[in-house]
Amino acid sequence: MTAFLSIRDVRKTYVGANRQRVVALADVDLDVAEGEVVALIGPSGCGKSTLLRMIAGLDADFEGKLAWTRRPRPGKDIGFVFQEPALLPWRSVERNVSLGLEAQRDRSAEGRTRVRDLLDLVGLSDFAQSFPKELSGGMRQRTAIARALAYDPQILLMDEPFGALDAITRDRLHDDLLRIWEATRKTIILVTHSVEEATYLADRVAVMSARPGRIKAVHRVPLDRDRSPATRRLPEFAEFAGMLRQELE
Ligand SMILES: Nc1ncnc2c1ncn2[C@@H]1O[C@H](COP(=O)(O)OP(=O)(O)OP(=O)(O)O)[C@@H](O)[C@H]1O
Repeated sequence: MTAFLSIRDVRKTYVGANRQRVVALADVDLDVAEGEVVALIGPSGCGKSTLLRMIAGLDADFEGKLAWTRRPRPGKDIGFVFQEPALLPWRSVERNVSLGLEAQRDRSAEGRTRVRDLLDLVGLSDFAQSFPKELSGGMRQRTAIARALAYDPQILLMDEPFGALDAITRDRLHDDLLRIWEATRKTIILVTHSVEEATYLADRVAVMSARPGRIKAVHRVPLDRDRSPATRRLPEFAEFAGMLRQELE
């Protein structure tokens, strides 16, 4: 496996307002291959979001090393999707999606075509002119995913992107994400609390230990890459998700 991103001996210490030191991450090692979907799971507070922010280049204050085959340009080559879609309420869906392009002063015809293709990909073509308040939670999150993909990032970082959605919408968005991955083959790092979500979406699952967060184990998901709702009913699915759950106990 050629590592697209190698995380080596990463350690992060926060110093709180009262000068109390919190070691959030210790000796984190992880390799991510190009085009791979890696899920990060672990108990609350184990440093998953911290690690994602470092990879995104939003936090450079840490020890250790992040090595890329092609170093992403901050704010340009990394797409970030958060739990809350954080759309601009006064902009239409289309203009929320094109936000990243505008920030890069990309007003090209290709840019505009890409926005339209992305709206199509996430099933929102008919809602391009709608405003966020007119959308369901799932549609808002689809808009956020399209926005993160608009400037064609090298990697998509997702921090509990489906955590605030109801179970049925979440399952639907899982299938949307699989379709998006099929179409774009983006490298994706996904933080989740759900062992089922990790099993359904990922090629590999990195399990983190409680604070200070370490990578306790990395498991390859023993399922075909082609996933569909029927995958969830396979005995291997339940077995793998059960094993992850046990590892988190
Ligand atoms: N800005 C900060 N200042 C001080 N401590 C922080 C800061 N951000 C995070 N921490 C601490 O670092 C640890 C890791 O936090 P982080 O949010 O990365 O965990 P997480 O695994 O994403 O948690 P959750 O699953 O609950 O979202 C926690 O103990 C948290 O209190």
